[in-house]
Amino acid sequence: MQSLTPELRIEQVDVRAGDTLIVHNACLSLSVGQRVALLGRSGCGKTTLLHAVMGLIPLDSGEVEVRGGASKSLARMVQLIPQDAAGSLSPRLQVEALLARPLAKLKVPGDHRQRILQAMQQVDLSPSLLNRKAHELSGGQAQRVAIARALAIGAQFLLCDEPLTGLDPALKDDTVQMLSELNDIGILFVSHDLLAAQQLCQRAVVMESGHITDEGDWDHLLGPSGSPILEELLRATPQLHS
Ligand SMILES: Nc1ncnc2c1ncn2[C@@H]1O[C@H](COP(=O)(O)OP(=O)(O)OP(=O)(O)O)[C@@H](O)[C@H]1O
Repeated sequence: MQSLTPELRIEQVDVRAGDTLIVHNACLSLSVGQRVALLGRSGCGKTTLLHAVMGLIPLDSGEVEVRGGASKSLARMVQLIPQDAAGSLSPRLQVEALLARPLAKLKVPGDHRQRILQAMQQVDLSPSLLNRKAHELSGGQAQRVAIARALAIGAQFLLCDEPLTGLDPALKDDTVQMLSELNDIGILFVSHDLLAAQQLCQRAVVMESGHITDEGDWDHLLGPSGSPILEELLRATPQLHS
């Protein structure tokens, strides 16, 4: 039997806030092993789309599905790394409890301790941090714990919402490197940092006022027929990270 590469499919998605259409007819697909940047000006609807994919906001129309995934549960297969990753961790809980609780809640099979240790290794965090409380972590460490939590659950797709915000140039590079080493994961990477997006992602999708207006590889997007929005982002991106 032919094995399918798992694919996250966002099909003709509309999202409303009250009477306002925030995202209109968004179509996007992401396979395990692919890394795709979602780019656009502030307020164009990137976070809203991610939240809708996660089911945090209802879809007005359209569909989100994973085809060929290891689990039937979208909640396990697709995980959001929010803009404020540190704020998403209960400050008084130890890292081990933060990672263990969702495994129990979602009834993830297998040895949970083993899953947690493996996830910590994948994000380059020492197991000694497992005894640390969340409020005792640096911003960069907290973000890696949030990613480790998603990996321990068995996520096959990570929706990373501006994961480089607030990191110094060296940590930005480390984070891009760490994300690029996560094999067998599909990453949708929202960032205003075009250089990091180019380093990490094979292709990008451009959003404008709630619409996806362009997509393709970097040669296309930064070429003469590419989106002018990328030129703006390029001008705003520091040329050197370190
Ligand atoms: N619950 C809501 N009610 C009304 N308007 C909303 C709501 N949520 C988001 N919006 C509006 O929808 C638009 C898209 O917001 P969103 O946060 O998705 O943009 P973004 O592209 O992620 O921006 P940024 O890059 O600054 O994070 C904005 O104009 C925002 O004010």
